Amino acid sequence: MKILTSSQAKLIDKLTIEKGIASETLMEQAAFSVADIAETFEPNSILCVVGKGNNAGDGVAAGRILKNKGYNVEILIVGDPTQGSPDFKKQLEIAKKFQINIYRFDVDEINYSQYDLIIDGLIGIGLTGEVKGEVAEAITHINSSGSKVLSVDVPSGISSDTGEVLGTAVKADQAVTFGFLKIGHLLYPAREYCGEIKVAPLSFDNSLINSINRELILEDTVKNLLPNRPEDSYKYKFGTVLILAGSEKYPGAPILSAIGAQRTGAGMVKLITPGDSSNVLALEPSIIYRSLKKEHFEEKDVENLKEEIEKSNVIVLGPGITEKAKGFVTKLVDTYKDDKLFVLDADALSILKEKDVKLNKNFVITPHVGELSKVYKNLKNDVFGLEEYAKELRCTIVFKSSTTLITNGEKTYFNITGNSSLAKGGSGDLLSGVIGSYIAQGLTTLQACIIGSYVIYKTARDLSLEYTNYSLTPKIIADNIYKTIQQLNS
Ligand SMILES: NC(=O)C1=CN([C@@H]2O[C@H](COP(=O)(O)OP(=O)(O)OC[C@H]3O[C@@H](n4cnc5c(N)ncnc54)[C@H](OP(=O)(O)O)[C@@H]3O)[C@@H](O)[C@H]2O)[C@@H](O)CC1
Ligand SMILES: Nc1ncnc2c1ncn2[C@@H]1O[C@H](COP(=O)(O)OP(=O)(O)O)[C@@H](O)[C@H]1O
Ligand SMILES: [K+]
Repeated sequence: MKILTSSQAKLIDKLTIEKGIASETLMEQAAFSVADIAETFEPNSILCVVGKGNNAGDGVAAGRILKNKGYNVEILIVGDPTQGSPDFKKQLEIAKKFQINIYRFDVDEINYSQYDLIIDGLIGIGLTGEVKGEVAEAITHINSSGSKVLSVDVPSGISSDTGEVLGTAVKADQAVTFGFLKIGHLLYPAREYCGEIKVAPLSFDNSLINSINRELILEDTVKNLLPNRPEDSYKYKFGTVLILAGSEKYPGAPILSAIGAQRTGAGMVKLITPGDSSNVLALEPSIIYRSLKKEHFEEKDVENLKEEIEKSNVIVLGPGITEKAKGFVTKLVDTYKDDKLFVLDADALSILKEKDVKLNKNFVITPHVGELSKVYKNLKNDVFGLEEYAKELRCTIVFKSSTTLITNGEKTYFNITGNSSLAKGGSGDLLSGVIGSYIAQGLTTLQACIIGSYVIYKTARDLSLEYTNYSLTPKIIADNIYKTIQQLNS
């Protein structure tokens, strides 16, 4: 499922209209979908609260369709309708002929609570700047009405490019958007304001769609990424993952990375750690384990580990290493950056602060929001900034959050499969091992991040039905990864 910016959505609108599909036709289609979904609320009375742009045009047209079907519908206009868009004004003239009561926010007193359903057609993708004045007041009334709310396109007040609330925003039970998702539907806080999101088809011109470089990860995106596993094969065909992780302080993190790599198909998983993570062998004896028996990795260990490093295909570096391993990370990356594939997580990300070290396409970095803020800046709602950063680093970034963004600067994937069961220490450690495993099995770094994140998040989502988001742990997720792989393999 492709994801658009507001300007891409407007361009697709424009191209469609230029090819001869009238804007009225598109608006009628949009309104029909809004009306269809409105009916699922089984309302007796409906209030369409509209502004004066085309989002309002959709809202008025949907109101008229519902009125014509026999529902009790009224319209409230916020703003001066004489200043409205041509399509909105046209819809208003039509609505009048269907004997709908039309109120004005600045003139009429409205009891918002008397309606079962409010259709929010105040502002859609045309939002510019913070919502203030009458529109802000109307939003407050909608939110305190206690009525069900269906937003047209995006909840009014939500930026469709960043998912931020600009001033104030409508809290919807459902949002119906047209043709494609917008970035704003998929990021927090907007995800909480949208409620359930429906995508209704419109007769859009699809000729641009292949050039749209943002996409939502769904099962279909991932299914054909499962690496081939020919019967006539042997372990080295599926790659060697070397996990350089842990410290005396954090012996658990490397265990989760190693198990993640082992349970997703890597041919060989080697874990080398400074501390004592020997419990890994009780959990999974097939992992090759060695302890350096010290507090943390040191720069000289790069030389000591030469043989293991050179025999590996991909190195997962960082989980639990602590900041004290900085010299080791810098030396390792500097020495092998052109010859080995890397997944850099946790404290290995401190490398990003080093001006002299340049990453390249061999690298995946997996920062969470806090880690990226520490080494670069806060990009939580800035997809464009993240894409620029990936281009600058020339690597693939897995930006871990409640919505995880994966980008190499050219293509960006949104992962909304996870849930708050993952908001626990160790989930990221597990993920880094899984990504390493898929790289070892021959996927591109971008592909490995897409399937790796999906496999962990989907397993977590499914399991949390039984375990709850409170009690599910990364280890239980690791033990059940096979269930998601089974689904992908069927
Ligand atoms: N072809 C079609 O007809 C199709 C149309 N579609 C629909 O059109 C929608 C886009 O319509 P659009 O471009 O007219 O913009 P829209 O979202 O109505 O916003 C503009 C209005 O908002 C106002 N406004 C803006 N910022 C504000 C603020 N901060 N605070 C207060 N007010 C603010 C702005 O006021 P102004 O700044 O002009 O005074 C203006 O009145 C799209 O979301 C979808 O629903 C689709 O169904 C596809 C087919
Ligand atoms: N509320 C949430 N919804 C969905 N996914 C989440 C949520 N909170 C955390 N996650 C995911 O869980 C993982 C946590 O990673 P991280 O914080 O690095 O853990 P750790 O370093 O302790 O192993 C990330 O992949 C993140 O995207
Ligand atoms: K809206």
